[in-house]
Amino acid sequence: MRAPVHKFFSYYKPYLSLFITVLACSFITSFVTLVFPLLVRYITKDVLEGDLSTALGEVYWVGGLMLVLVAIQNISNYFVDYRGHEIGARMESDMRSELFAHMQKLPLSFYDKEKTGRLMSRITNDLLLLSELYHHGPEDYMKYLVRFVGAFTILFFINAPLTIAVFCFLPFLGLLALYFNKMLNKAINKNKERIGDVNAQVEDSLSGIRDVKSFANESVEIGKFNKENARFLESRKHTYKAEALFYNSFETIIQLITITVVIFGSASIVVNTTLDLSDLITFLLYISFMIEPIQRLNHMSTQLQEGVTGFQRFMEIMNLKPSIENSSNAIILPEIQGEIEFRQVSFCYEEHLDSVLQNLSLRIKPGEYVALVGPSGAGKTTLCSLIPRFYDAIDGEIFIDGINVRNIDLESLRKQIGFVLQDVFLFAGTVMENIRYGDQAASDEEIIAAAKHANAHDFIMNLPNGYDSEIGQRGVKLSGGQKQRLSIARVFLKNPPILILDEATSALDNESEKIIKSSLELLAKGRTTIIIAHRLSTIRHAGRILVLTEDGIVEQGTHDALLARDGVYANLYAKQF
Ligand SMILES: Nc1ncnc2c1ncn2[C@@H]1O[C@H](COP(=O)(O)OP(=O)(O)OP(=O)(O)O)[C@@H](O)[C@H]1O
Repeated sequence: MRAPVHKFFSYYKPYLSLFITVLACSFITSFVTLVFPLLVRYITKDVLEGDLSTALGEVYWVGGLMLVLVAIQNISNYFVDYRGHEIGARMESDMRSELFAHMQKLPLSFYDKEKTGRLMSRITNDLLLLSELYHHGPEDYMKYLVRFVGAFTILFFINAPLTIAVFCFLPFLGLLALYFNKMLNKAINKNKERIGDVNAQVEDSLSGIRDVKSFANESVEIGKFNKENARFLESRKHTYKAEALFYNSFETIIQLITITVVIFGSASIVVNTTLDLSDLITFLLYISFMIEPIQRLNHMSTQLQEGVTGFQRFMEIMNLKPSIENSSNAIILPEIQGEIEFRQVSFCYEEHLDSVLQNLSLRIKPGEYVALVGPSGAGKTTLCSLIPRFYDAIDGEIFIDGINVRNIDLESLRKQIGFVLQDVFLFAGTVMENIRYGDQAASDEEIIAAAKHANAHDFIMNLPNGYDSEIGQRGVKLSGGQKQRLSIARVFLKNPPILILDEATSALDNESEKIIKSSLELLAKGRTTIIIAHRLSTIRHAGRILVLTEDGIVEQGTHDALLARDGVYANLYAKQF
């Protein structure tokens, strides 16, 4: 428990002096507020009931003092409102950056399980609520503590029995708060989960909007969204019900307190004159100072609950250790030859799932062009994902140039490997920015050279703004072939010694395929290349073809040798032609 508490408060550290100033201002504001009813009492009791010949002068004097106090109070309050919020916003921004950076380090297996929309909810909504707690929390506690203690002390001196009678109501309020606390906490947590689900649904639906439209499934998506939206509404209704019950029970007790003061106060004026009228007025004025903190307890406890659950959700992610990390003595790879070796490698995505690869051994020589074929789901993509450590093997070892990939610095390892996939992902931005993704340090000239190698330069020059053309979200403004050529240009720029081509041309028409094939051939030159292919016609020329089935690599050899063998490959080939 200590560690999270320490972590919670650690975000104040960079802003400590500003934070203390804000707290001091909050103290001044509350203190000044407490003084006002005393000044009113002084005028009504001591000045107006005393020597009236000097009264006017004293009233002016007290009036002047009030003006000065008003100025002090509002300047302090301005500082609290402005700089207090700023502290909260800065802390929120620090935490958001930390969370995003941490998420970048989490392995793909984490993203396989999590919904993007839910994660977005954690980065935005949860932290927003947390920032409210960070700045309003201490400010409010300071403000209400000063008012409560101050009001109690002053009232005690005015009339002790009446003050104690009022005080007797407070345990009931405390018990009520405890009772509702758990209920509210649960309801708030549920709200967060449900808004996360709504976000996830929106993310899913909007990112697949083309498919939604092509299947004319708008009404299906609306139905799915409405279902999540209704679930969110239900959980909010539940929260409001709990809050309304909480608030109104409080309100009833508070009204009972006021009635007690009016009745017992008036009675003591009539019966034993221990109280006079100005005392009763002062009492009623201060009662609100004592009641207000209790009234706000509801709001403050909600704020606390929301902030704490926001922090717990933040820590849930922050506590996830990136399972794929650099080892303590990770090696930065020098220039490599590109040899790849799998030794007795086994892998499954999750413990309860079947193994995808079992005891697989394989050696690919530097510069070799190897094709990986086999039935769908055999594990071709999985095998390639293990080389850059997108996932770690459960058993066995993988080597690059004789060095175990687990001992290689991750960034240095991934720099050695270029991927060209069928499903190209481009970022919103310009053509230039997207190609530069391959090498952030590349000059414009190098980017243009890479585009030329990828047969992309001509179509880029025909775009309205050439290399500065915006390509839209995920590159929607480009054709499939154009996107593919940009992704190849990116890899040319990266210039890795190992290349993995996963179904890179299977979604293209003949014309685009021809262009892209020629640039891929150029790209593969001098690099160790693994090409995953379904269409066997595209890999006939491969130096070696590996046939992967659920039993592992069952055949390997050249196209002609495998046909002559009349086994799995020959069978697959016969089916396609
Ligand atoms: N992220 C994942 N989480 C869980 N299981 C997965 C994941 N990715 C793939 N699988 C499963 O692992 C097995 C191998 O998948 P993989 O994508 O490697 O096969 P493949 O041979 O490349 O198939 P295809 O030729 O259809 O692309 C499949 O049964 C698949 O369902």
